Amino acid sequence: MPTVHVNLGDRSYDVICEYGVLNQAAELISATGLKGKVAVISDSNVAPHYSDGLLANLKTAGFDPSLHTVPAGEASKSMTQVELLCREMTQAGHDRKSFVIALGGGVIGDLAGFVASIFYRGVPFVQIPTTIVSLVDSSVGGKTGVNIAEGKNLVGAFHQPRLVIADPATLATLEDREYREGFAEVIKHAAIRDEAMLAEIDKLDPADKAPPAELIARNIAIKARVVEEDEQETSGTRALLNFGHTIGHGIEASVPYGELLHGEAISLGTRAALLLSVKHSTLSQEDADRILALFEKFQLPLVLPQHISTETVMEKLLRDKKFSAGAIHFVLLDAAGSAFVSPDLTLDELRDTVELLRS
Ligand SMILES: NC(=O)c1ccc[n+]([C@@H]2O[C@H](COP(=O)([O-])OP(=O)(O)OC[C@H]3O[C@@H](n4cnc5c(N)ncnc54)[C@H](O)[C@@H]3O)[C@@H](O)[C@H]2O)c1
Ligand SMILES: O=C(O)C(=O)C[C@@H](O)[C@H](O)[C@H](O)COP(=O)(O)O
Ligand SMILES: [Zn+2]
Repeated sequence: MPTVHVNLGDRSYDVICEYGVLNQAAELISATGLKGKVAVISDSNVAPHYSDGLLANLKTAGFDPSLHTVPAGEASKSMTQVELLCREMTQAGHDRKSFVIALGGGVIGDLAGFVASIFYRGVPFVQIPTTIVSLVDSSVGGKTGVNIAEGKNLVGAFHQPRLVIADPATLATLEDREYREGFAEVIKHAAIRDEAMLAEIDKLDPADKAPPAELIARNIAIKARVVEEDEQETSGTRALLNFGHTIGHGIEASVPYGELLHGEAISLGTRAALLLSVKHSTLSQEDADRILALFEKFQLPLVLPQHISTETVMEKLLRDKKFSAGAIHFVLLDAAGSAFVSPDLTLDELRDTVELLRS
């Protein structure tokens, strides 16, 4: 089966990426050694499509599953939902021998992964991603967590999944906007590590929700290799996956969670990072334009909505985890396919760049 292996010593796991693989979920999970009681965490959009089939499959294979559904959307990535889920799971009889399955997009993966990291001081979990963002990005790498009013992902834990079952067939039921937003992360991976992949992304049809599994798997592998180099973002390599995210997260947290989808905010943040890369590094205007054209192809926003104030974005982005001891670490491109962390930008330069996003 087409597999991306994530090599992290005793926390290693496989990402199995193939059309239809969801139907073999129970068999694949059994093969990891997981058994018994399992809490399947999903959301109100995803569960109606996929939970019946998954639960039946799990029961047939001898698992004892319970389903826990939260309202769809970014607002559910909250401490309130963490507590509600932990209470529901306890009431359903789960304990430290249980495990968790995250069935959904990045919101569910981050939320359920965080619940798994703390429930009974930590239980294993399996990711079953159902959006582009979660297939290529959030299901891999073990960053789990929730948002608080002060900023994105500010409460969380590193907790690697035991297995990722990545079935691109699930994309068929996504709404158009939710399908397209995910390409912000697909483009990001190519922009930081694989220049040649930009041309392949350009060949995709944004209206056809059946991208080649092989391209998805190669995009996943970009993330896997970065995570292998720097699992907990300590050496700086993993920070490269944050390309477009410093200003992007600032923008996402400046409006009620969910008003802008993650990929939409990252599209705006990437335009800012490209402007800064041309000005402060060696990225050519031609390459910046080539990357921006991909965001346009997927109809992702590149102009900051007027009701979002620059000062609010600045206030939120100051909470970015890449800022330490007052120093700004900002991811730039020096060429298409090559990123680095710059320690040289000032807050005024970031503020001016947010302003440039207004037209
Ligand atoms: N942990 C990480 O490394 C990482 C990486 C990237 C993004 N993220 C996080 O992921 C989140 C965004 O994830 P997302 O873009 O997948 O959003 P999401 O999980 O909210 O999904 C988007 C929408 O699509 C619906 N949906 C999901 N799958 C569906 C399907 N197959 N059919 C029909 N509807 C479906 C959801 O209910 C939701 O309404 C953000 O919170 C972001 O911070 C985390
Ligand atoms: O996995 C990573 O590392 C990333 O940076 C991937 C990002 O796409 C993702 O949005 C992540 O959640 C951001 O992490 P954060 O630590 O900046 O909150
Ligand atoms: Zn992201």
